[in-house]
Amino acid sequence: MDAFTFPAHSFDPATGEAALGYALTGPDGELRFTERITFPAPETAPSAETLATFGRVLELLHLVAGVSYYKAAAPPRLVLPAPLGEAAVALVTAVYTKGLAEYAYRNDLPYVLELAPEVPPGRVDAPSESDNSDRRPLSTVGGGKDSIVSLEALRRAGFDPVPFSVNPNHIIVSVNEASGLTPLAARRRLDPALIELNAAGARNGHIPVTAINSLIAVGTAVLHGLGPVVMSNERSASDPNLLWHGVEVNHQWSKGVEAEGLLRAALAGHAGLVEPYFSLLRSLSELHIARLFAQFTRYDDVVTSCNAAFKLSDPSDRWCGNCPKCRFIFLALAPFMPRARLVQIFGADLLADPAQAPGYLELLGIEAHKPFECVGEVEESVVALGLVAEHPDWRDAAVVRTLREAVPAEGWAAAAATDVFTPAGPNFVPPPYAKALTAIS
Ligand SMILES: CC(=O)N[C@H]1[C@@H](OP(=O)(O)OP(=O)(O)OC[C@H]2O[C@@H](n3ccc(=O)[nH]c3=O)[C@H](O)[C@@H]2O)O[C@H](CO)[C@@H](O)[C@@H]1O[C@H](C)C(=O)N[C@@H](C)C(=O)N[C@@H](CCC(=O)O)C(=O)O
Ligand SMILES: Nc1ncnc2c1ncn2[C@@H]1O[C@H](COP(=O)(O)OP(=O)(O)OP(=O)(O)O)[C@@H](O)[C@H]1O
Repeated sequence: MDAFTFPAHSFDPATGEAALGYALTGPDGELRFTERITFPAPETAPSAETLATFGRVLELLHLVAGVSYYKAAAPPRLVLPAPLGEAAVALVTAVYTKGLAEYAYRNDLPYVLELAPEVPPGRVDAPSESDNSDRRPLSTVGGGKDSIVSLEALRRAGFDPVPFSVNPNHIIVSVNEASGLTPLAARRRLDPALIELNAAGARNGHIPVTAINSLIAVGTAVLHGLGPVVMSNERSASDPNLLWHGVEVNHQWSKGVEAEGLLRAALAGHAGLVEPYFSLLRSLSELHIARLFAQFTRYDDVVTSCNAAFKLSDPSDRWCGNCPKCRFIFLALAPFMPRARLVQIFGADLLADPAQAPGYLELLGIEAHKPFECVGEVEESVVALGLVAEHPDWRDAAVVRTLREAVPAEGWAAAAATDVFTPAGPNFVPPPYAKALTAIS
């Protein structure tokens, strides 16, 4: 295949269904795909103005959601369907290069890091401005601790958030039930042909899924006349896993602050949205969020952060108990809750199981690079280890004893020099929302 194109997209306001068309083309023919997204129907039919703004968001979503199909062949040409403004081109370029950097690294396709979209010449009409920043926020729910912290912070600060998820599974449904809030949901269906191609051995790998979920959330907020989309992406999501060909490879790129800035700029420039999207937890470390989460007990029976529970086929019921994310979150929560509570949440005691020690050595930066997973920084793991090593519930746990000996003096020193509980770094939290974090601190 030598080119990836975007033949067409459409939206039916009567059903809420958007159809996003893609094609991989080459000398031997063409492979066509259609992804379908069903947006939740608003109670009253949207105005023509709202539909026009929504249409602009959908144009961005069409371009961004193409990564799933592009990656099946990774052709050298990315051919956009229509002229596009600077901010939107910057977003699309970054999504297909930085967002696919882990995929490029694992498949050894360095040219993907330099992909430049071909943009047809022409002017794009300026969008009309739309400012819904004072309306109820749409707060995304992924089933894990971070979005629960945001939901509770918003609620405590009086923002009356609307929970929102794409393809909510039983975990997300249970988290929403535990919150007592009435959620909205969108359905996203990948083209089954992609799964068939995967089974036939097509190229595969990680994609920047948060960028896709974010645009579906923004489209939903626009259709429903709601305010900003509130994400729960933390500070450490911006940190790369490794450098390759001089480029940062970050598994969590589309959760990072650079992606957040690009998305906001593209939504302003292309769709005229004034305050569309921000991450409430951006300045916090994972460990800090874990400490905040520990104060809420009503989600204990349902909260699940493990990615294995969110696979489309054959998902685990809750925590798999044997992946980097499970290990990291167990360690991050351990200093802040009684051992019995944490073991009940996970259904296992990871720090009592010597088989978990090698995985923890990776998280502590002692072996290999930071895993390609949604885990905190090495310093956060070392700080958490230091805290549990002093904690009467945990200090004698087998894995804690092993790890305490394994961390070198420089590791402890580096962790001591990092204040993981002081908010830091750039963020886009609008001033009225700043009080939401102080409300739960
Ligand atoms: C749940 C998971 O981790 N999935 C990744 C896994 O996919 P797998 O084959 O094991 O199962 P499925 O998720 O059921 O996917 C089946 C195939 O479908 C394709 N696909 C899926 C979703 C999508 O949005 N686009 C797709 O093309 C893909 O070909 C799947 O094979 O391995 C895949 C290959 O490495 C990953 O692409 C799957 O990742 C999902 C897109 C996913 O939702 N992952 C999130 C849990 C995730 O990685 N989140 C990151 C945030 C990253 C970001 O920048 O947004 C995180 O939590 O750190
Ligand atoms: N299915 C989904 N629909 C909409 N938003 C989602 C979905 N899954 C995750 N998100 C959002 O994407 C962001 C990153 O997800 P992530 O999995 O890191 O967060 P989480 O589930 O809240 O917490 P944890 O880090 O503990 O898993 C969060 O803002 C989350 O709400």
